[in-house]
Amino acid sequence: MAKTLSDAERAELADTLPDWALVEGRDAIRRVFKFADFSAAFGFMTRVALIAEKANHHPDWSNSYDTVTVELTSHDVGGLSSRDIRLAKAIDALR
Ligand SMILES: C[C@H](O)[C@H](O)[C@H]1CNC2=NC(N)=NC(=O)C2=N1
Repeated sequence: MAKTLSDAERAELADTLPDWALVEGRDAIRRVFKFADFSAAFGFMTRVALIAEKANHHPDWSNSYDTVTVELTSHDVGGLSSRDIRLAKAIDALR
């Protein structure tokens, strides 16, 4: 099983994932994605879903019309792990 991130790995987050922020009150990272319309937002979600399913690591997310809010954490370890970093990078590569 993966482990939660070390202090050193956490310190690197601002550099490796500059568009993601730590979520208050929860060991997770969040990025808000804005699109032209619902169709573009939902297209993005389908692409993320395919990546997530392949990795067997799934986002906690919501959609409101043209906006997709993605939160990543590793439920099985109760916090951030290297799997969240990997998925965040893969999601960033879609934009
Ligand atoms: C059984 C299956 O491996 C698990 O439930 C997976 C699925 N997707 C998951 N996604 C996330 N974000 N955290 C998990 O712990 C997790 N566990």
